[in-house]
Amino acid sequence: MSNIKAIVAGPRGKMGSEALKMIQNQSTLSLVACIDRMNDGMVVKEVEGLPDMDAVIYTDAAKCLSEVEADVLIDLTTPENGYTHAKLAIENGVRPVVGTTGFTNEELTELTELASEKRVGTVIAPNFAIGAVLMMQFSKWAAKHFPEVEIIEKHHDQKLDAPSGTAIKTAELIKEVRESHKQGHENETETLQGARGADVEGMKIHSMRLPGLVAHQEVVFGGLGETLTVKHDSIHRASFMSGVKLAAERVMDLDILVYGLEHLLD
Ligand SMILES: NC(=O)C1=CN([C@@H]2O[C@H](COP(=O)(O)OP(=O)(O)OC[C@H]3O[C@@H](n4cnc5c(N)ncnc54)[C@H](O)[C@@H]3O)[C@@H](O)[C@H]2O)C=CC1
Ligand SMILES: O=C(O)C1=N[C@H](C(=O)O)C[C@H](O)C1
Repeated sequence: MSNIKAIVAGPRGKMGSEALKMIQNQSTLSLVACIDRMNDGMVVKEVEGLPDMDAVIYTDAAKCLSEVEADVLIDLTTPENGYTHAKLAIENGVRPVVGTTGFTNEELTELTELASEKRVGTVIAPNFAIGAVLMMQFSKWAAKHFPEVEIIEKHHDQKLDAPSGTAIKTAELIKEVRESHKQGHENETETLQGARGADVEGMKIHSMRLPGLVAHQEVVFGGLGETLTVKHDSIHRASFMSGVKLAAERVMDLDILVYGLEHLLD
C-alpha cells in the first residue's frame, strides 16, 4: 500500500507533532490536511515549530473531512473532539485511526455500529507502542494463572483522562480470562477515600501523574509466595509511531472498527 492520504487532527500536540515527523520520514503516507483549533487556512510549514510540510490547516473538522480527498484521519486530540472527529470521518468515508483515549463505552459502541453500517474501516488503539501491546497480551496470559492482579499506570501530568486507555484495555483483556471477584481482605476499608484505586470487577487500577514521566504501566500479579510484574515504559513518543503507521496502512483493508492494535499484529 503506498500513498495513503492522511489528515492529522491535533498537529501541534505532543503526539500530533510526532505523527507529522513520522509522515515526513516515510513513503507510504502523505499529509493532505490538518485539523487544529487555530491557524485556519495556513499551511503546516508556516506554523512555528511544525515541520516543512505543505498541507492546509482547517479549524472546521466537518469542512475538512467533506472537502479534502483523504484515505485516513489520524486523530490525536482530546476525548470529546476525538469522538466527534471519528464520527464525522466515518460519515464522510474517511477511515479513522484514533489514538485519542478517554472515550465512553457508549461512544465506542456507537462508532463501532456506525463503522459497520457505513463499511468504513476504523482503528481505535489506546496504545500504539508495540511493547505496550505485548505487555497487555502477556498480562492476559499471566492472569490465567494469577487472578490476583493490580494495575499501576504512570503518566506525565498533562494527561486529561484517568485511568489511562491502556490500563482500561488491560483490565478488559484480563477480564476475558479472570472470574470477577473482590481482592484484598473481605473487611478492608479505606480510611482515605481512593486509597485502593479504581475497581474493575475487583481488580484495582492506580493512576500516577508526575512531570518527567511519559507513559508507563506495571501489571502486578500476586500468588502464593511469589509476585510477577509485567512492565512497559514509553520513554519517548516516537515509541507510538510504528503502530500509528501500521494502523494507517492496515485500516485500508478493513470495513469494520477494531479496538486495539493487537488485532492488526501477526
Ligand atoms: N494511542 C496511543 O498510543 C497514545 C494515545 N495518546 C492519546 O492521544 C491524545 C493526545 O495526547 P497528547 O498529544 O499527549 O496531548 P496534547 O495535549 O499534547 O495534544 C492534544 C492536541 O489536540 C489539540 N486539539 C484540541 N482540540 C482540538 C480540536 N477540536 N481540533 C483539533 N485539535 C484539537 C490541542 O490543541 C493539542 O495540540 C490523548 O488522548 C492521549 O491520551 C497519547 C499517547 C499515545
Ligand atoms: O496520554 C498519554 O500520554 C498516553 N495515553 C494513552 C493511554 O491513555 O493509555 C497511551 C499511552 O499510555 C500514553
